[in-house]
Amino acid sequence: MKLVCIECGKSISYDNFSYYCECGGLFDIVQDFHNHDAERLKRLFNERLSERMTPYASGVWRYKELIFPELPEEFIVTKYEGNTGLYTHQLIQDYIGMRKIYLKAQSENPSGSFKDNGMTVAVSHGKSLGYKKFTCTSTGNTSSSLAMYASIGNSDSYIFVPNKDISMNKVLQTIAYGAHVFSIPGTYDDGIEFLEKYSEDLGLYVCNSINPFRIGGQKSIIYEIAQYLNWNLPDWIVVPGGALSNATALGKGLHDLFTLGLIDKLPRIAIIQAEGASPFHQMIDQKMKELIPDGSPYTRASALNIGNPPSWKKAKHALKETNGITASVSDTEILNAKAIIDRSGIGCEPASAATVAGLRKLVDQQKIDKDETALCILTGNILKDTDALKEYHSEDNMVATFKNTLQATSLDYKTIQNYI
Ligand SMILES: Cc1ncc(COP(=O)(O)O)c(C=O)c1O
Ligand SMILES: N[C@@H](CCOP(=O)(O)O)C(=O)O
Repeated sequence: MKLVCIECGKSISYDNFSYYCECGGLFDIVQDFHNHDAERLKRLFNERLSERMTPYASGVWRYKELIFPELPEEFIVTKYEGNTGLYTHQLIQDYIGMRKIYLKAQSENPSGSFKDNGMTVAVSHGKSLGYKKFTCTSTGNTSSSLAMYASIGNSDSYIFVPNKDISMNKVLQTIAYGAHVFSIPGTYDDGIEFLEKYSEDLGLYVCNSINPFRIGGQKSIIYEIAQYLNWNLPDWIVVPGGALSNATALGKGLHDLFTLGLIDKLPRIAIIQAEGASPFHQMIDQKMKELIPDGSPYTRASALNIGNPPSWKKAKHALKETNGITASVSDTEILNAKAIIDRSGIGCEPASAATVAGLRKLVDQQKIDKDETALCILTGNILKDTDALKEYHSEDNMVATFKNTLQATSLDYKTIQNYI
């Protein structure tokens, strides 16, 4: 395994760690898989499904050979992340207008979001380098995840969160896990800029998506989906786009699976952004060469409130390699899709619902055929933003069919029977 700059191609060793090359390009992990045999890997990954209380019980470390083979086991900080549910639901299929849709509930991860798949690897790598202080800037999920792993690994976390437009549930979760939290006047983008400048001098190991080990861990999401589906992936993988770590990771994971012969066809990736924070979609849609950062992003799906996604070049590469597409959706479309996902019993936070909203739009626009198959990555848990639930389910907003909060005037058999 080595780190290679995506701009100038310079390579460095993974233990001589850096996020950016001197030329300003981000580093990417490059691995040599030529000694692997697909059938042997499948057997190994299947055997590990019965592991309990070893690192290989984790839905990330099950694939250690493809993620971080060099890491000595003693450094692994895990909470048996991954192993999340894969669902289908008629309500969602009808809403989108496709016959077969899968939902991968990364919301079931230990800290409630997909970040855990990447964070276990980043924190383990940091520990192997001797770091005891970890940091990130965050709209709340990266921070909850980092705070949890730092505490499990007996380390400290220092976290920078915007002082507005984020979910208090996530900040409280971060604080409760024991992080040192700085509430900052600015957005995620300002926080990243600060950490790019000062983290090294402050002796902090950065766990945001500029860290290629975070991305490396998130590749496991697509490995796990492929394994659960017996190495036959759907036609489309649909993912919400903010900082673009997940789109990048899924693209890399798909590349690995295809190169290794574990799958014989590459699915296409669809990246869905919220209209109010969609610089990547705008770049692709308007066929621009470079991304133009949005200085004041805003969407109610606060996890997507990112105007200058650090990984946009990596995500562009993933999109090209998978012949992918992008779309943007309004907050109303996101919240209505979320209501359907919640009603199906699966549930998610607003950002995740951009996938279902976007897929519906792409099917309406006939950019995706209704007879194709698709999988939406549900990135965060329904309880991550309880204000969003309160706002949506207030009397005025309630979708008629969901009026299920009944005001029983009296608690007796006859009154209740009337409702049932
Ligand atoms: C719940 C949730 N969904 C989606 C995203 C966007 O993912 P990415 O930043 O990898 O594009 C985030 C934050 O990044 C998130 O917290
Ligand atoms: N929504 C994210 C934004 C941070 O992105 P990252 O991938 O750079 O950590 C969050 O949860 O903070």
